[in-house]
Amino acid sequence: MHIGAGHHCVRDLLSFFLSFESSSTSFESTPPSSSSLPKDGSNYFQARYESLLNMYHSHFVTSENEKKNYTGNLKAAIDSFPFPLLPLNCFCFCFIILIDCEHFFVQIHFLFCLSFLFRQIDAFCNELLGLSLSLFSKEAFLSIIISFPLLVFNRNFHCRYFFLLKLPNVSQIFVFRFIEMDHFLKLLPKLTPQLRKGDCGKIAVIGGSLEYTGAPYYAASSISRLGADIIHVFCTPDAAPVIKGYSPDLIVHPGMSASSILPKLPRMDAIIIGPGLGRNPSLWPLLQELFQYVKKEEVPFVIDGDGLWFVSEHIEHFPRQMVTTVLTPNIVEFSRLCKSALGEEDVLKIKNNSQIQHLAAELSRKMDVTIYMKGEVDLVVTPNGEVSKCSTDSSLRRCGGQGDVTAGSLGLFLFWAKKNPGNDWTSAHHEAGISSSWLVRTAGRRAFEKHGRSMNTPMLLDEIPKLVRDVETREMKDIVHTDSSKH
Ligand SMILES: NC(=O)C1=CN([C@@H]2O[C@H](COP(=O)(O)OP(=O)(O)OC[C@H]3O[C@@H](n4cnc5c(N)ncnc54)[C@H](O)[C@@H]3O)[C@@H](O)[C@H]2O)[C@@H](O)CC1
Ligand SMILES: Nc1ncnc2c1ncn2[C@@H]1O[C@H](COP(=O)(O)OP(=O)(O)OP(=O)(O)O)[C@@H](O)[C@H]1O
Repeated sequence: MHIGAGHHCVRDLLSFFLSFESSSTSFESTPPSSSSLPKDGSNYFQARYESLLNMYHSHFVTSENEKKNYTGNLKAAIDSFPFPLLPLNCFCFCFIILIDCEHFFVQIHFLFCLSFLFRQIDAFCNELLGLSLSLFSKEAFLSIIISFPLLVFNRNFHCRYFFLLKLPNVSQIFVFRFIEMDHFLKLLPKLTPQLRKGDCGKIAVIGGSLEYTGAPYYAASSISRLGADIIHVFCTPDAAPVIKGYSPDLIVHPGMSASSILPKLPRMDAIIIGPGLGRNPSLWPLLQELFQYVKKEEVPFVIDGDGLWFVSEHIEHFPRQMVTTVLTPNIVEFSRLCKSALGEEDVLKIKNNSQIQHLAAELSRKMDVTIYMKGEVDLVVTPNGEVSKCSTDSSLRRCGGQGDVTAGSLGLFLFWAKKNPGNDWTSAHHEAGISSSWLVRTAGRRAFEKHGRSMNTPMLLDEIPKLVRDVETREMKDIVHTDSSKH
């Protein structure tokens, strides 16, 4: 089959790529220049197709059987693919444009993110097959003009990336993007008959006081709904019966002394301190002992809410090399930390996101700890300067308690992420952070869509089971909008 510059319909193209499936030609990692591009395009397209399929296999398909199924299903789906009769809003194109300046050669890489089609193939619209098509600039820009409004304005699109890149190897970009969309699913542990009680997580939430009983409950409840086995809440004696009354699921320990809490911690897989903790100065010795324990034992550790207030107040005593620890400030808590650690005044007046990101990176470096900064865009910043951003659509309500869900879920995700072989603490922090952000934002958005301004945190929590189920059964339509970069 001859592939001309943009004159073939998508169906023909897909068939064309598939017809090379059994061939053994190896992938050339750099795109050809205009002069080396074969006249009929066959070798180039064949190599591109194979590389993309291989990438797909190595990142999403683990067994040979799955591989066969995937390819078989793909073929069947393509045979019945009704393009161009399919209504345009059933799919979206994602373009990656690669400009090879030397030869003024423009390639357009189409990603067919066909939620409609791909739900049939693998029932998970995050799983994309990238197809490449080389065009010359005239057709390229024509395609952009047609597709850009669809990408930007149609809310049904599940993928809205639009890149203009000058990069030598587009395949790396594909891999990078696909992996990031899949964090949440990757972290969920497989449920097998061999599991014992506790294998999916024994998590401690330290917080809860007379004034604040909701916060530790929200954190603990999110952990429970995500699938941890045992959740312990350590709180003041007057808060204990109230928290217990919210849910028989939680094991509630009254008493906030180090001597009563620390002996119970060796059984815990992750610890979250701060939601609803209160600011009683008598709690500081507990925090100090806890920091030492966490540092020595390398337990996943999240500091949120009033825990961050204590850190700001005693910044000179916050230990270094807390490699397992993530601080989860909102903007007010962040400004307090910046003031005490960096001497920065007036952080609350900063409206520019990149300035906030810059400060978060500085804070992370100075305190030698990971910062998960909550806001319009969530940032995960590690001391080595790596930044992950998550801007998945979220609720428009800023009701109290959403950050407690972030803290709780993050603690559990840290435990799961670190259990994944090959993850060091830095990558575990990024993976867990993105997953937690995605969870809170997506559950919040769903709750907001149902309840509007009456939405509150219990409603967000109620969305979690369905969300987890949707991801697991691969019926999920929401895509994570994330980005990672070196700062
Ligand atoms: N139902 C509950 O029990 C809840 C208890 N919470 C707990 O309450 C304690 C104190 O937290 P606060 O946040 O009130 O204390 P802060 O001292 O951090 O906040 C003080 C003020 O800053 C404002 N503020 C807070 N977050 C903001 C944001 N993201 N953007 C702009 N302004 C913001 C608030 O309106 C508040 O008036 C914490 O332990 C926290 O965990 C909260 O988590 C909310 C829910
Ligand atoms: N302006 C915003 N736009 C979109 N999402 C936001 C915005 N601010 C916060 N969020 C989302 O809400 C989550 C909770 O952030 P928030 O700032 O409310 O935390 P918090 O103040 O610590 O909460 P809490 O009330 O539990 O103490 C964040 O992880 C983020 O994803």
